[in-house]
Amino acid sequence: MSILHDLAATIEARKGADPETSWTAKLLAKGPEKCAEKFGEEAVEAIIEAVRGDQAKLTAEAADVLYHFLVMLAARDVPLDAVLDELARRQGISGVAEKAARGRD
Ligand SMILES: N=c1c2ncn([C@@H]3O[C@H](COP(=O)(O)OP(=O)(O)OP(=O)(O)O)[C@@H](O)[C@H]3O)c2ncn1[C@@H]1O[C@H](COP(=O)(O)O)[C@@H](O)[C@H]1O
Repeated sequence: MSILHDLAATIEARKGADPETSWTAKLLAKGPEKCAEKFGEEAVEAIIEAVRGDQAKLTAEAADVLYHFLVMLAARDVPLDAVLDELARRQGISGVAEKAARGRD
């Protein structure tokens, strides 16, 4: 299992855990909208570091993004493997060709 799978399993196990002792449980207890909002905040923080060009800070923010991404998925019961399957389905399909097939520029 990858670290992402391990983390997704930990997050899943936190559903119903004590919000006093688990940040994940605390976040999940606030509902999927809050989880999505938190993901957005972390994404913006990563964007800021990407624009600044600080690699160490971008690395840390990217880890926050991935964690909060997995929490957001868990809050809506979307398995990580469903996302990975979608990526696998797209493998070998050029993004340029895919966009052209949708008729957009
Ligand atoms: N990867 C993470 C992880 N990344 C970030 N965070 C937490 O996410 C929180 C959000 O960061 P912020 O800077 O926004 O924190 P904040 O300023 O206190 O948040 P606000 O209340 O101000 O919105 C922090 O409290 C971080 O500790 C994480 N919390 C947990 N994990 C993983 O999840 C596992 C389970 O954690 P618990 O659910 O806490 O047991 C851990 O073992 C880790 O592997």
